[in-house]
Amino acid sequence: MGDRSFMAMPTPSSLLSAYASMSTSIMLFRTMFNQLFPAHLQRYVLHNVRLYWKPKSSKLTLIFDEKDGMTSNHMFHAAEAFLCSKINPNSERLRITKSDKEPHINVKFAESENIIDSYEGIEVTWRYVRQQKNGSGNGRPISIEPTPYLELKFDKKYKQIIISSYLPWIIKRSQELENEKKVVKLHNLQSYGGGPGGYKESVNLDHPSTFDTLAMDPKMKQAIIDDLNLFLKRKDFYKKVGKAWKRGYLLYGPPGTGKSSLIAAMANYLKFDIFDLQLSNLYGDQCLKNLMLKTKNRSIVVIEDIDCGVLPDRNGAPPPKDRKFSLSGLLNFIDGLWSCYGDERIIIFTTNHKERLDPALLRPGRMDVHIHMSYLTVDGFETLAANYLNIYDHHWRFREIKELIKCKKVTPAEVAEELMKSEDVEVVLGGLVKFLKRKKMEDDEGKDGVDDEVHEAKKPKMIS
Ligand SMILES: Nc1ncnc2c1ncn2[C@@H]1O[C@H](COP(=O)(O)OP(=O)(O)OP(=O)(O)O)[C@@H](O)[C@H]1O
Ligand SMILES: [Mg+2]
Repeated sequence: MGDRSFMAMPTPSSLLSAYASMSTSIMLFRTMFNQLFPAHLQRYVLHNVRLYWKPKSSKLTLIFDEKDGMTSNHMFHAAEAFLCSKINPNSERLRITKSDKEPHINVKFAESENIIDSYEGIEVTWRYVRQQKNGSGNGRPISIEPTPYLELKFDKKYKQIIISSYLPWIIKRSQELENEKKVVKLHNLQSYGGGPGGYKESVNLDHPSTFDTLAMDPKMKQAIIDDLNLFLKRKDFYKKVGKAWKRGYLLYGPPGTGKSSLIAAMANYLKFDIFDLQLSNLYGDQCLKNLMLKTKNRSIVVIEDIDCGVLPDRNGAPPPKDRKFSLSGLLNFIDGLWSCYGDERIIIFTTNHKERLDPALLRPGRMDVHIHMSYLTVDGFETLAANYLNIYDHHWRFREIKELIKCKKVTPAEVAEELMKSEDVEVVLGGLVKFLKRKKMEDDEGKDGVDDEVHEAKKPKMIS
């Protein structure tokens, strides 16, 4: 029975007094809490309690800060470059940037715009954020430059695939996009007055030569392109076999067969800058090293006309002028210094006389590929006709021209010059036939047999 009194319903007055004592306790607790903890600590505790009690989201957000400490965050810039190609046509706000050195204007996406992308069927949302942060200096609040960052939001369950596959793919894509925009530069590497070496301002390489415009055997052309592609993708392979990631090409052949044009085509294809190394101005191996240290990764170092008296010849005869520059210095730079300095380098030597070069320079490992640039072929002529005359199929003169090309050695440069002599296709091709016949006659009969008309064709075009 005594238990019953324990179960009795509370009376209104007992409830009131219980409530009063509870509010007193809460007030007491608040006062103590306020006294014990400073305001910022209270905010911190409340913030974390709220975070903890927040309903769990199925989304994961990755943050890409513009800077990682003092250094710039490569992932931020790669993602930003990549997102430029994904800008929504209906965007209402865009950012515009351009640096002094860039010829183009960059259009980038701005705050409050979202970009939806899809990767292997996974939908992701990108957002560009500029957060105004406040700091304090000498006890006073100061406003700090807004720090931009990118946010990438997606379903949590795809975390692995996004981090290990989507992000590396973005880095690769951004490099490709940068490459498309890149302007290839030509740097002149030469020393002045025997000093330690310096190099002149670079210029944009405006050489229009590409693999499409090069007149050469199509199989040879494809072999060169394949070789370059293989070289580019073999970074890990080179590391594995312990070789520096570099490749040497020797281009040899008569003047006017396209050696320099091929170098320009390679640079335009790879989007690598060219460093033109002038051996004739070098005074000593140290000077060579100094110049080499000024070259960059992803570049082509070119040494033209390597046979032209700048190196001692194979019999040890010195070069014409007194230079302290030696073959071993050059070889060192290819094998020694060169191999441990820089990545993704191509070195190209050209010569009109391969037979004059020291065999040490030609052994495998130094010049990995030897390319013989030779006289014009029938296929090469078709390329020139398409480039210079816009003739892509057949012309009634072609049969005769091709026969003449087969039986007489002419360089692409000679034929290219003929093809530029008039805008009238008939006149040009007629002139080319005469030129080829004259060359053939010179061979068959010697110069005495050349008639007046041929002499006329031999003269350069005069404009007065
Ligand atoms: N294979 C080719 N395809 C297309 N054009 C060519 C080719 N070879 C030469 N030409 C034309 O002739 C010009 C001279 O050629 P290029 O300077 O490339 O020859 P080269 O082999 O480097 O000569 P050199 O040995 O004298 O340096 C080029 O600007 C180009 O117009
Ligand atoms: Mg040349």
